[in-house]
Amino acid sequence: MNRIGVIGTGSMGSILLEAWLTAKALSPTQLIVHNRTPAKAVRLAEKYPGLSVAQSNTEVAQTSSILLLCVKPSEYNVLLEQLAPALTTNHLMITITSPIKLKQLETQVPCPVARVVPSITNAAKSGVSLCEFGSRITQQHRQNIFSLFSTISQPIEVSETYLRVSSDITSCGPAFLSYILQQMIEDAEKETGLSHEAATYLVTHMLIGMGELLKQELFTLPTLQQRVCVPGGITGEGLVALQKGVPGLFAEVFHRTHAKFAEDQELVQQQWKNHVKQH
Ligand SMILES: NC(=O)C1=CN([C@@H]2O[C@H](COP(=O)(O)OP(=O)(O)OC[C@H]3O[C@@H](n4cnc5c(N)ncnc54)[C@H](O)[C@@H]3O)[C@@H](O)[C@H]2O)C=CC1
Ligand SMILES: O=C(O)[C@@H]1CCC=N1
Repeated sequence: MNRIGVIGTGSMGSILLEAWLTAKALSPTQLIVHNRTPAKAVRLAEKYPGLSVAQSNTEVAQTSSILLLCVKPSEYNVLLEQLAPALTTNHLMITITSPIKLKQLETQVPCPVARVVPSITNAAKSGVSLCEFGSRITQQHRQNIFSLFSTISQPIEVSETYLRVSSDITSCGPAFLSYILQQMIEDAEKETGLSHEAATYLVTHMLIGMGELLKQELFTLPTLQQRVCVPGGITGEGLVALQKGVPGLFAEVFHRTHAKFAEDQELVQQQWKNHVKQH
């Protein structure tokens, strides 16, 4: 019963699973998966011989001690019902989504629950994962979770209050920044005729180099700006344009993500209430 069961092998479930396998942190035989559309899980098993595909979520719960739930918030209702017959107090349940409150989850299941919000950067065994622990989590569970996620990320504990904004930065951030950089590429093309390929190549390597500077702690974000901005020089002129448009932009981004988060939480609450009424 030492296996890890990954439920939902969509985008994030498969990223996490493949990150552990390619890091050799886990062997395929330590994992069992189930996905609503079986073909996605079968494809993974074909790629990683030894990986088991369960016929149902009940089977996952019967054959693994850690359950990693990688489905969307609106899919929890059905999933928890499928898991119920096989759940025991000995399981450890980890949700990777932010809108499911741990307190709420604890009312639905007998086992300890935790949250680990991953990031697409974990595919490169990089970036952070955000951990939040429920009231039944012991020191041993914490250690197990940290040691599992530290093989593909830097796990950090975050309180419920700051989980959403932290996830906006670490999990949504790669999408936000790639959108901004794509605008840089498109405007370079439009304004100067530089080819899309050339602009993409330059932007990509600028970003990797910048990541290295930060990783090696040669610069911080503010000192990077200072050193690139030669007094009276060209970069400063470019920054003037950014200073007009960018301040406050992320405030709007965060307002929108927080509003959607509240909407998702409300939807889950309604679904769970209706579910109780029907039974
Ligand atoms: N994509 C990302 O970068 C990140 C996603 N997340 C969270 O991960 C969660 C999943 O996101 P994605 O993987 O992008 O979604 P997705 O839609 O690609 O994957 C969800 C998978 O769960 C399966 N599924 C649904 N109900 C099921 C059930 N009852 N039993 C078995 N499988 C079931 C679906 O068939 C699908 O393959 C979301 O809540 C999201 O907030 C968290 C951090 C980053
Ligand atoms: O877009 C989403 O809903 C999720 C949350 C964090 C990353 N992706």
